[in-house]
Amino acid sequence: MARSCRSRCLVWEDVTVTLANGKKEKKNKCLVSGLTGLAESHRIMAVMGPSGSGKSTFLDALAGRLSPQASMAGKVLLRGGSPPPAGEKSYVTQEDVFLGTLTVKETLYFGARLRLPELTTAELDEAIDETLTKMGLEECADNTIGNWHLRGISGGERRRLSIAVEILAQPQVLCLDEATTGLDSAAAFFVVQALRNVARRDGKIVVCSIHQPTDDVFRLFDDLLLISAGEAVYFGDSQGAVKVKKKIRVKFN
Ligand SMILES: Nc1ncnc2c1ncn2[C@@H]1O[C@H](COP(=O)(O)OP(=O)(O)OP(=O)(O)O)[C@@H](O)[C@H]1O
Repeated sequence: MARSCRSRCLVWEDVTVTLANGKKEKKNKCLVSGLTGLAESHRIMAVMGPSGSGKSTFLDALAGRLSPQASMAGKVLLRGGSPPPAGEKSYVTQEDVFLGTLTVKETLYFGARLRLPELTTAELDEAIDETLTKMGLEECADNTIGNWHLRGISGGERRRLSIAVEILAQPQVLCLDEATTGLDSAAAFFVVQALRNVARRDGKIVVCSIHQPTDDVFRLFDDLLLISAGEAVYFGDSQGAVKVKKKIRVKFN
């Protein structure tokens, strides 16, 4: 790998994740194998690959949230800059889990009260207003989130709220699994644009798995890690992947 770390970055070295064999199988199953790379602050990285290729497993390994059956070899390190604050890594899952009867602002308020108990009410209000603006949620701040029988905010707004809850705690690294799944192209663009702003303006490291991005959405990413059957088949500048002349062979599981 020819890249070096110019600013703070998240480095993964030879990361391999295996699943302990069940009673029927003889061998351990390898979910991702020998992944090495880095994600820099101020940049946003896309993790792409076919379904079952190991994207979620890789993000779980980065965020330190692998299931107990999985074991990891290799290292994940945060390098450069001053010592990171507590809770340096945050993870946004595929599913948005909210209390449907709360408003957007109330959700952020309760999240902040739990994660940032040291803040005064004035500081909390300021942090919440700032986060609402960053994620473009000001317009729906007082709207109810909604659930199966109560119409609420849109799918794109729900996704941005999931991200807002995480960035409130000011993590250095933000990992997102399928940040835009289920959204139309305009909503997906808005979500990734908001993430790119978080990376650019706040100097965060953003790593995000994504399925079938449109051209416009793909262009928002600085870097790309393409995984096939648990192995990296491309790692580098996202636009460099578009220029690769030689055909990249992707193995389907
Ligand atoms: N705890 C587990 N037990 C059994 N198999 C698992 C477990 N976790 C992951 N796998 C398997 O590992 C492989 C990679 O899964 P992973 O969820 O990382 O893929 P993915 O690329 O994120 O897929 P998708 O895009 O469909 O979400 C899959 O074959 C999956 O079934």
